[in-house]
Amino acid sequence: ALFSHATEGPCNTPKPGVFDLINKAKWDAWNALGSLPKETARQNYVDLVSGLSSSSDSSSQVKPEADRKQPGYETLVVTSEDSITKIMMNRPAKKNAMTTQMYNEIMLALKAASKDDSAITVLTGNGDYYSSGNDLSNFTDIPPEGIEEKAKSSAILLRDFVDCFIDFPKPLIAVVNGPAVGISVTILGLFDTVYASNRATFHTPFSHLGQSPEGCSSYTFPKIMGPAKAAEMLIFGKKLTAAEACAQGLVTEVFPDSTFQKEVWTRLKAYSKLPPNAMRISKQVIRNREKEKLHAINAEESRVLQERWLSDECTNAVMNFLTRKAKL
Ligand SMILES: CCCCCC/C=C/C(=O)SCCNC(=O)CCNC(=O)[C@H](O)C(C)(C)COP(=O)(O)OP(=O)(O)OC[C@H]1O[C@@H](n2cnc3c(N)ncnc32)[C@H](O)[C@@H]1OP(=O)(O)O
Repeated sequence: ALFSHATEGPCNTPKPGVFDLINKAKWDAWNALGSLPKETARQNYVDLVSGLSSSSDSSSQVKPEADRKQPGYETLVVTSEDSITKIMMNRPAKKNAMTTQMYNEIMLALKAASKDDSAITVLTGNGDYYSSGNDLSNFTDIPPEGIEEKAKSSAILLRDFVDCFIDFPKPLIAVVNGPAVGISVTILGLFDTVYASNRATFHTPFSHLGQSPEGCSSYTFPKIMGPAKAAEMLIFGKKLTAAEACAQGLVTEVFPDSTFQKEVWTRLKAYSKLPPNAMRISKQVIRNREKEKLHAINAEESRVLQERWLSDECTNAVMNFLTRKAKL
């Protein structure tokens, strides 16, 4: 309005029709300036635009991530911005290996995100890895009741952890910034979208570790990629490149690592502006009929793993890693 008034003087064009909403709003604003002198309109316009540019230049308006970080997490950085809650695994020196504390904190963060006012939720990793999976030193923390008790409590933790992903009500997106191993791969079948850097790899070396599949992957992987390809991953531990994982349907889209963060977050910010209730309800329609089955599969996989953790095959594999004799 001020620009039109400064250049053309008081409003002098016919009023646009009632359905021409944008031009009508512009016309109303211009007309409201009445017979304001052109020079005053020019000065007001300059003042307004200068004010806009100085406020957008001021970096003090943008809170640094440290200030936006939600308190109470030691193994994660959790932030909420642009209707997106981002849960970032934050043990980069340990390749984001998942400790008992991290499993518990991810469950807490998911429960909070399911109730906050964000539209979508993202899980990602800090540093060069997405996650190297279960922290194998979890197995060294044996309680006085013995190893059976440890296997039992681990199976309960695993089951609760995977249940949180099965039940998560909003769109859940994995931003796989680098290699992913073990449980960080298997739960991807419970996400709605998986974006991967072309540096990411997908590795489920359960037989090498004397273990068996979890995260409902014994059901979701054959469904996603067919039984033959799923067996190569889950039984023989074949490591997939991001391109292979995308071709087999586990990954939604692969991006060059150099532009990964920029491209993915631009896309996610656009998605987060979609009507949140419609997205939640669409997810329910897509996922709900499978929920009961997934809970039963999770319970069964956890029960089988509880036994595996007590096997010599598993004990030897974990000892070999912890004594630096073996790596994947
Ligand atoms: C409640 C329990 C639920 C359990 C659910 C069942 C889950 C199953 C799985 O997730 S199976 C997968 C388990 N993961 C692994 O076997 C990976 C083991 N790690 C490796 O083989 C390698 O570290 C690597 C290939 C991931 C990376 O190799 P490299 O690039 O050479 O780095 P480093 O080995 O030097 O790693 C740096 C630092 O991190 C420690 N670390 C990495 N991953 C793990 C891990 N999974 N558990 C424990 N520690 C890990 C590594 O030891 C190094 O530590 P250091 O600097 O030496 O102190």
